[in-house]
Formats: sequence, structure tokens, C-alpha cells
Amino acid sequence: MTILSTNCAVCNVAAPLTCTRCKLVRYCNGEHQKQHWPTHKTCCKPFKVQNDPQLGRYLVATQTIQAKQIIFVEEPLVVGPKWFLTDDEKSASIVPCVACYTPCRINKHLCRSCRWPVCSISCEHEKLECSILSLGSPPSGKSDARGLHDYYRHDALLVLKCLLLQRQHPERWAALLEMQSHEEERLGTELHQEAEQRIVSYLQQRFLQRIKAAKNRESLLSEYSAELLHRLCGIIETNYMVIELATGVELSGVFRQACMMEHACQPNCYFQFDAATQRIAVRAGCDLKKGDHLKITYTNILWGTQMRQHHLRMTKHFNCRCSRCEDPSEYGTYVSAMRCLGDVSKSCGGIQQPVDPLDEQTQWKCDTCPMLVDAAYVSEVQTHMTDEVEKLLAGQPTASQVELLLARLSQLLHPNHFHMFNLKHTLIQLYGHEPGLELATLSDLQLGRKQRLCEELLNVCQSLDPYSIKLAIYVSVILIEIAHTFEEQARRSPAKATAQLELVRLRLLEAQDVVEKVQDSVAGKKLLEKLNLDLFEYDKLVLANSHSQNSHTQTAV
Ligand SMILES: C[S@@+](CC[C@H](N)C(=O)[O-])C[C@H]1O[C@@H](n2cnc3c(N)ncnc32)[C@H](O)[C@@H]1O
Repeated sequence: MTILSTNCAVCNVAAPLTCTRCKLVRYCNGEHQKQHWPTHKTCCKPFKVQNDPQLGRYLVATQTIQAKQIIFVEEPLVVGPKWFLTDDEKSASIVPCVACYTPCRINKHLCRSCRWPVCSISCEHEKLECSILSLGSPPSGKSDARGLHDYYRHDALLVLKCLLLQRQHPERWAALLEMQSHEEERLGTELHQEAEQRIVSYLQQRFLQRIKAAKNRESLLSEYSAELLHRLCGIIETNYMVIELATGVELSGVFRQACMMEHACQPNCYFQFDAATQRIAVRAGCDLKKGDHLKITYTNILWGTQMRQHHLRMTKHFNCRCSRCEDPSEYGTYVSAMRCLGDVSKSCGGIQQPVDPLDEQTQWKCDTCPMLVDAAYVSEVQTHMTDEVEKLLAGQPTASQVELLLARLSQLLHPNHFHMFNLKHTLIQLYGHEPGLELATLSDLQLGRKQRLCEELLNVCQSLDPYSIKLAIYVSVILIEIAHTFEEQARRSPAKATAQLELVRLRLLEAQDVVEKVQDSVAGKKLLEKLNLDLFEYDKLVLANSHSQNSHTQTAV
């Protein structure tokens, strides 16, 4: 993706100068820059940094900003391999190339100097990083998989890359150290212990402690104490942003300004990453007014309040007090709500919600009967269900298997509960696509169910994320599936076909607009391809429909 035009804003020729304030607009010469200023000043750098005792630094719009407008573009302070690996990734035989992050076999090609995995022998990486990694004792050719994984811990390299800034970019190093690290809150926590084992002792014992004895130590690093490494882990943990490349590779980056955006469970900004320049562009997700805070979501927007709060407390050390977190019904979606089972004498079927959603230990009360249940009970039920849902979805289930689990969970959960949401989102992609359940073979009842499920899911998404920022992929899938049901209905009832086809067109265009935000991700790219095919199919249907309408008219005449 090219984020910005590289041409002059006045005459559109290749332009070497950039507006020094916003760094967004280019000019071929100073004359054109001056000439453009009266127009450009109305939108140049439309935000400022502010400070608050609770939020720390945060960003505020200083003027109206239109939806999708780029608010700022910036280079990273540091970018490196994915910061948190899943268990499967920790023991995978495919790892990111130490130089360019292209996935490569762990023991196929190794950098000639440091002996770390590279995608090809000619792919070179940064010299200082290579010199430090060269101090290690790489596993021999005979090492088993465990030995290789213990040594090549690419998830520790982001901290090493931070350390390198001391020498490579002192100004970036200073900016990095200004970032919030929550060092004190981390002490004694699991996060701290994990960082000690995964990063700090690993980097120190394998590489950094060998600097003192190195012949070229003067040219390496001077500061690498355990305390400093822990501080860097805290800075990364508090601030890192996930960057998904078009290849599917996930990186982690720390950005001076973008990382100042505060968290809200309903975001109003989103960002796109340009792999070629490594720059990030922050865009408005909706129209913003002067004084609006620029907000992104640090956690999973589809989780219920208790899970989001827990995650934010554990990893970012704050209690979110946003309007969604304060609302027991979560904007009327009930994505955390449980079904009340009543007591031994009487069943109920009411809805149970947290009395105080901001309190982890809160009781949950029924909206119909006096029943109260403990947070521990709710948490146990949810954990059990997480296991069941994850297990089922990991195994590529059939529609009838998903329906069975849905029916079972519906005894205990609100129809919009996030577990139900996940199952239903899978189901809408099975009805119409599973062998034997293709659109044409669905009964009217099944087609109606698909459509109702789509509408329910869309309502939840629009309440939680009205600008389809975090849920762009989910929403595009739903819109595409709604379009499929309308298309099938058009095929089934020729009398209503013209009206149904218009609905298909509207839903597909809506999906196209939403998917634009995530067009650089693997899922976004796939959806765009699917949308193009669907639009082609739509055109064919419109043509066929107009032929059949014409022939009807002629027959009637
Ligand atoms: C990515 S940093 C944001 C920049 C940070 N405020 C600074 O001054 O560097 C994340 C940290 O900002 C604070 N923060 C962000 N959003 C917040 C919110 N909605 N409520 C309270 N604190 C928040 C928390 O301390 C969090 O760990």
C-alpha cells in the first residue's frame, strides 16, 4: 500500500520536499510550498498531545477531521518480530528470517556471521545486531528441534532491537525511554517473571554478558543491565502495536505518536502499515470534532466486559472506565449476559448481568427473578465454554455440529453472548457453502435462518463498533453472506428479483467500503477477491433478470 502521494500538492510532479510540520504533503520547491500554505494550514497536523494524571499522554483533535482522513504518518521507533508467540509458534520449524522476516526453515540457511536463520544466504541483516548475535554459541548441525528453539528465540529480538537504538539512533532511544513502562506495577507479576525467563536472562546469558570479553566491545553496547531490559519489556508490553503484513507475517512495532493514542472499547481511529517504508498511517474512523480524543482498542472488542477489563489490567495496568464497560448490557448487546436457570423450585430463563461490571468480584443478578450468582461461577462456566467452542471451531465443524453446540449453550447464555456470536458467525459461512448445503440446496427455512443470523450478528457489530474498525473482517463477511441470501431469494422469486438484487448491490458495496480498511491484511485481501467475484456474479444475475423481465413483457404484449 502506498499511503501518501509522492508528488507536489500544487503541480503534481515528483516532489523532494515535505511539509515539516505534518510530514504528509509534498512539494517540488519552496515556492509551491508557500503558495499552498493558505489551503494546507487548515488541515496541517490536526491533533495535539495532552497529558492527564490518569491517561498519561494522549492525542486530541484540534480541528474537524473527516472520516478516513489521514491524521498523521510516522516512522517506527522500532519494529521487530512478533512479541508474543503462541505455543505452536514457539515450537514451529518455520521462523521469521532474522533480516527481512520472510518465513523460513529454522535450519536451512543461516547468516554467515551470526548463524541465525535467514531466508536466503544473500539476505543480510543489520550489522550491530549481527555482531551481538555472533557472540552466542549456536546449536550444532546435530541439535534436535528443542535445542534449536531454545536458541533461536526470535520473540526476544524486539528488545535487542530497542537496545541497539542507543548507538544507532540516540534520539529515538531517548524517545523510547520516555514511554510508559509500568515498571513498578509489573514487579512480582507473572508478566515480570515471564519477561525474566523469556527475554532478560535469555538475552543476557546467551549474548549480552559476552560483550565485556568481546574484542570489538567498544563498538557494541554500553547499557544492557537486567533492570534496563525489564524496563524495555515494560515499554514494549504497554505500547506495542500489532502489524500484519500482506504475507500474513505479524510484526510488532513501537511508534512515538501512534502509541500515545488512548484505549477505548469503542475506537474512533485505525491504522495502516506500509511495509515498504515501515511507516504507519493513523486515520479517522469517523468524523471527528475539535476536542475529540483519538482512540484505538487495545483488546478484543468481542470479549465481554470482565474479560476485556482483566486483559487490560494484566497487560496495560489500568481499569477501563469507558461507556461500554460501565453499561451492564454493553450497549444493549448483552454479549456477556447469561441465562438465569432459576432455583431448584422454579426455572426462570431471565437474563443475568453483572451488578457492577467494573468489579471483577461482582455478583450477577437476574432481570426477572431475585436470583444472584457469584463471579466465580460465571467465570467457571465461561472458561468451560471457551474450551468447548475453541475445540469445536478448531476442527472445521459441519453446520449441524455447530447447531448442536449452539442449542446446548443457549440454555446458559444470551443469544448474543460472545461464544454464541462466534458460533453463529461460523454458521453463516457454512449455510450456503458446506458441501450439501450450497445456496441452491438450502430449504427456505435454512435460508431464512442464515439471513436472521446475519442480521443478528450485524446488529451486535454495529452496536459495539459502529465504524467497523476492529470488526471490519467480521462485518464484511456478514455483509457478503447477507448479499448471498438476497441473491438466492432473487433466484427463487423472480417477481421480487429486481428489488432483491438492489439489496445485494447495496450490501456488496457496503462490504467493499468496510474491507478497504483492512485491505492489506491476508484476510482483507481474500475478502476483496471474493467481493470482486460476487460483484461479477451480481452483474450476471442483473443481466439474466433483465432478459427474463423483457421476455415476460414481450410475452404479455
Ligand atoms: C500505549 S500507552 C498510551 C500512552 C501513554 N498514556 C503515555 O503517556 O505514554 C498505554 C497506557 O496509557 C494509559 N491508558 C491508555 N488508555 C487509557 C484509558 N482509557 N484509561 C486509563 N489509562 C489509559 C495506561 O497507563 C496504558 O498502560
